[in-house]
Amino acid sequence: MASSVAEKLAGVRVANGEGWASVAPNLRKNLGVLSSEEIELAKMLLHEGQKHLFDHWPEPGVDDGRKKSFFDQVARLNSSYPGGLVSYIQNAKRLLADSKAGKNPYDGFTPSVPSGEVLKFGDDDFIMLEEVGVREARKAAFVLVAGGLGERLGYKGIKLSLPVETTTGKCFIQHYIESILALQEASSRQAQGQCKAEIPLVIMTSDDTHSPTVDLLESNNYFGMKSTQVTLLKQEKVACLDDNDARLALDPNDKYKIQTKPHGHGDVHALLYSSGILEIWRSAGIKWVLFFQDTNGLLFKAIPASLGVSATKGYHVNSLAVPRKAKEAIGGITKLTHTDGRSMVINVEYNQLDPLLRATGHPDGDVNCDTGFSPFPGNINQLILELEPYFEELSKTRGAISEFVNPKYKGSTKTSFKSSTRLECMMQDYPKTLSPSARVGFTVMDTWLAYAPVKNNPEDAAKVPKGNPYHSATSGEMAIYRANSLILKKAGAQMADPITDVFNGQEVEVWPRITWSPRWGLTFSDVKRKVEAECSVSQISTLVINGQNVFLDSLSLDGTLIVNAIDEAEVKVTGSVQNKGWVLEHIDYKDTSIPEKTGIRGFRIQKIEQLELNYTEPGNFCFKS
Ligand SMILES: O=c1ccn([C@@H]2O[C@H](COP(=O)(O)OP(=O)(O)O[C@H]3O[C@H](CO)[C@H](O)[C@H](O)[C@H]3O)[C@@H](O)[C@H]2O)c(=O)[nH]1
Repeated sequence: MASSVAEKLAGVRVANGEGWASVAPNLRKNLGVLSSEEIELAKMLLHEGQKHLFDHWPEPGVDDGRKKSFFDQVARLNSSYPGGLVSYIQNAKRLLADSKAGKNPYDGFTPSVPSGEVLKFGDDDFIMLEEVGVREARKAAFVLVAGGLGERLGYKGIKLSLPVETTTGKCFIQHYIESILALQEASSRQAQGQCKAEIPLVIMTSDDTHSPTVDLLESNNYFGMKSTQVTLLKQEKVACLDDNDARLALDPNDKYKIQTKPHGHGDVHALLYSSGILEIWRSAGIKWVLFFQDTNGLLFKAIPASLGVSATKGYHVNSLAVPRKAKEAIGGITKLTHTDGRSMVINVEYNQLDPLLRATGHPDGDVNCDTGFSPFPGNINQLILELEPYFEELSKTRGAISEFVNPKYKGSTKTSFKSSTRLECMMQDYPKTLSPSARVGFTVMDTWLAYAPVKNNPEDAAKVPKGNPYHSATSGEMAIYRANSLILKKAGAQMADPITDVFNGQEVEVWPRITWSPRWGLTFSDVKRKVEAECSVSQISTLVINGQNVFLDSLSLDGTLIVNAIDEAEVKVTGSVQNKGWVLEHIDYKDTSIPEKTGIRGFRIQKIEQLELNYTEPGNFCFKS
């Protein structure tokens, strides 16, 4: 009888050690198709309650190639998560059970205001810290997390390719690279006699962003950086989960594939660790690792002083922050002390901070103090970590970061999900595992100087309540002009007041369109040194300074002036420059004849008239109009 033959064969397989697969008969039939490595992975999956993954598997001989590629994916998922899929599934079970039980991750913790530094742009302390920061920069490495697609912005390309501002049209990655190179050069100048530093840059990409990032860099010669200075690390997505038992979800379009979704920017720590790059940096004498995000065109104005804070305060972790209005939708940096004595300084997301305060003896929750701001500064997710303690910590954790899960339940019984979920992690949660002796602090700077991300599409930005930041391409660009104008003003120039205008439904301040290359004005001292007596700039003006040794002396500008000079040319610009200049023309993002990069700003620049000065030979020059 056929069945008894099958039973006998099964008996032989059990005797040969295949009994482990008896719970998944369709897998068991296919064992002969699989390699020993694939069989080990299959055993692990069954052991972790994943037999459903094989329920639909047909007889051997059918779809064998796809069965193998299923295991290729399992192997990738297994190797890219600290502790492998076993840890992933077990962590998921635990976090899903906590979520179902409504457990508060901050149970037992009392919040208080941590200690940190509050800087005032341009004062003596700020200038001293910038100098220290520039000196330290030669021992720094930068890490840009750029694996996110930016769904909220809705832009189809990678965000790194967007212009920071459209006066020069330089994109974010170009601006970042030029800023790092300017720091590298300034730092090497300070350390005369020692060998010239090369500041490494790591960019974390994902499947969504990797190829366009490589293309952008390669087609622009890495924007002047040596290609060997740049390392791309691609984060993998993680498996989706179908239910509270952490059963892995199959891709609805391909039953031989596990559905995956992004794990979040917290992956950067595990990737840095597993790539071995931290060890290379240690032996190269690197001391600081600076993490930053894809679209903050102001960030590098805050870097020198914040690095100076890390160095002078000996911070192992320094989070950059801006003053935050109570209940504003950015996380607050908070000290949490547990009843068992543990304590940590950490970002608490805004939707959790208010209830946590209310539950711990602050009946009004998150409210402004007499400064007009919440006492808990707003996290802008720029971290400066000291490499040695960071490496020691990661040697223990392998870069695993405290995770969370956010399932959308179907009903109040919380037994099933509306769609599959996954574990997520955030880069700023790194300090959660540190011991209380770790020196964790923060540096607060004015928002106008340090923070202007581009995250929201025009439609959503226009709905932001008045007074709250738009975080759009429009506000991101206007913030650059505002910051540069305010810096020139502080350096002594007379800057015209801004006008207000509305672009794509957002009311913004329009300042003179001032831009400079990072080589010109890396620190406030640089700007002060290069802007001499009695300069003035009218509101309609545009100024582009592209060259290290350009000096403005009693310049009166009412129109557009562009100065391009090689480093060996020392150029003094003086007198009165007047022309029709460049004007902002209103456009609508809904107009499909306009490129998306431009449309999302709500304006484009009409170049009517300008004075352009080009210095391509070494020497001393004076331009007087
Ligand atoms: O899987 C991911 C997800 C995001 N990113 C990158 O991480 C950065 C931040 O992503 P978002 O802009 O989507 O970040 P959020 O607005 O969600 O929030 C983060 O940035 C805010 C400030 O900008 C707050 O500090 C907040 O606490 C922090 O989580 C971006 O450079 C993005 O490219 C990745 O590399 N991989």
